Amino acid sequence: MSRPHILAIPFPAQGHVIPLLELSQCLVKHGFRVTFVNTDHNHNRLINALQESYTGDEIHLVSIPDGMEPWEDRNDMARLTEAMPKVMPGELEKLIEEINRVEEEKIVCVIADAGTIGFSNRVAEKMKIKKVAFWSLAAASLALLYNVPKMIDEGIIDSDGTPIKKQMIQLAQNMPEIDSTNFLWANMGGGLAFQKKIFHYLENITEAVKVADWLICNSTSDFEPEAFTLVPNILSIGPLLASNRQGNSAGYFWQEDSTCLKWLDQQQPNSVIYVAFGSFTVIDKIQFQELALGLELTNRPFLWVVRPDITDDANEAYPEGFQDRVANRGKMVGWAPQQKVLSHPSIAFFFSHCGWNSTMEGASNGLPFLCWPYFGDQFINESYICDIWKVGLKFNRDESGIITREEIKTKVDQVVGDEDFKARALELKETALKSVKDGGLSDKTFKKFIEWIRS
Ligand SMILES: O=c1ccn([C@@H]2O[C@H](COP(=O)(O)OP(=O)(O)O[C@H]3O[C@H](CO)[C@@H](O)[C@H](O)[C@H]3O)[C@@H](O)[C@H]2O)c(=O)[nH]1
Repeated sequence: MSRPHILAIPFPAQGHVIPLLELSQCLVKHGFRVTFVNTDHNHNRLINALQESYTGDEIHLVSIPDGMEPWEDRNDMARLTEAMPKVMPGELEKLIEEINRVEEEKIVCVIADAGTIGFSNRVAEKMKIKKVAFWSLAAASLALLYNVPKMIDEGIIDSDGTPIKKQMIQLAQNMPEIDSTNFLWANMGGGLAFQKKIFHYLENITEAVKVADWLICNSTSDFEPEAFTLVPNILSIGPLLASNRQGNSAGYFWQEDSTCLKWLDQQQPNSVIYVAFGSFTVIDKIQFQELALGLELTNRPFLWVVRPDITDDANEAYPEGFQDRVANRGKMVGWAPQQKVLSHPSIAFFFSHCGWNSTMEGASNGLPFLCWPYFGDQFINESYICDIWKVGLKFNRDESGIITREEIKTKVDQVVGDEDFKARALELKETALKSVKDGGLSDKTFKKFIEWIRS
């Protein structure tokens, strides 16, 4: 029998590829066919890192160019977001035409991450197929973007998104209070010109998600109900986790080191600090060393993801003798199977940068947090964790902007020593499970969504 064929196109970054691939796996499980379009650069990384455990072979992984030269830095968001719309729409159109020419199962719908929705919408409209926007951050982040025109009117930001002054903004009661200098486009570093580019890119995204046929969000309104009321037509579909379909998470750019799972098996229940800062965070050498010494000072077991690019020359950056001193209770890996790690009984809490995927993964596993946000939406997510859900703690920085080893030890002891964090985290886990189980909010949306694609 012919299956409805969907084309899924993520924004080319790790934290966007993983959840959209997860959604794709769910669609395949429900009888759809999915062609998943990475950029050439990410496609190669993903294929190189693929493990035998990958169960998503039903998904056809293909790739198109991103418009950048091979040697250019894909972490340069301003450059990437400038290059993509020049080349990717034409390539996408060609790809769909080619699939429709040779395949019996024609493309009926494009699901595009919000970061690619602008040009994906145009291609889908031209080809008269359904168009869906996939929002991979908290709904609150989109609510903030919807509020931009009002903030310009009220003189909170100028028309390039630059905050006029530092002030706290709260969009609704029970939502995070956000420091204007931490708006998602305003805290990325890179200078004013960079910030303006990102701001206008985000403005375009906000307009584009409004014209998609559906706007689905990898969150649940059970987590952030007020935010969902501020964004018209947005629907919960998350948390999209591999455990919901008893599968493995896929789409990694780095090869996972699964030896950490065996190592976790040897640790006491509820004892290990899991330290991971997602795919993008970069830490300077001084802060990296302070973090290492902080973990040492806690005297507790820890599993720390030290991505090869987290700091300049990560292997050389450890404080002298550190690796020997912590060898009996600390494990460092380049990339962990995070979703499996977080569900392991020996994990006590999650020391996280608060990327939205990590936030939902920790919350869905009933874990308290220590929050070390780096940029973008991570400050909003930190505020959900610490101020709204009250399942974690923030760090204070010293006068030079460093989080000291003593501060790390103090906060680790606090989060472990206060059972209320764990109790509230377990409630949050129930909330997450309620959303995705049969008849829950996100489950219902998903079922309606697949009916609509089939219609
Ligand atoms: O060792 C690791 C580290 C991470 N992960 C996975 O990688 C993803 C990381 O995503 P996220 O926690 O959201 O962090 P980033 O990679 O930083 O994600 C980017 O994309 C997110 C979603 O749009 C944003 O919320 C973040 O701010 C942005 O930096 C998660 O699924 C993790 O499970 C692993 O599997 N192993």
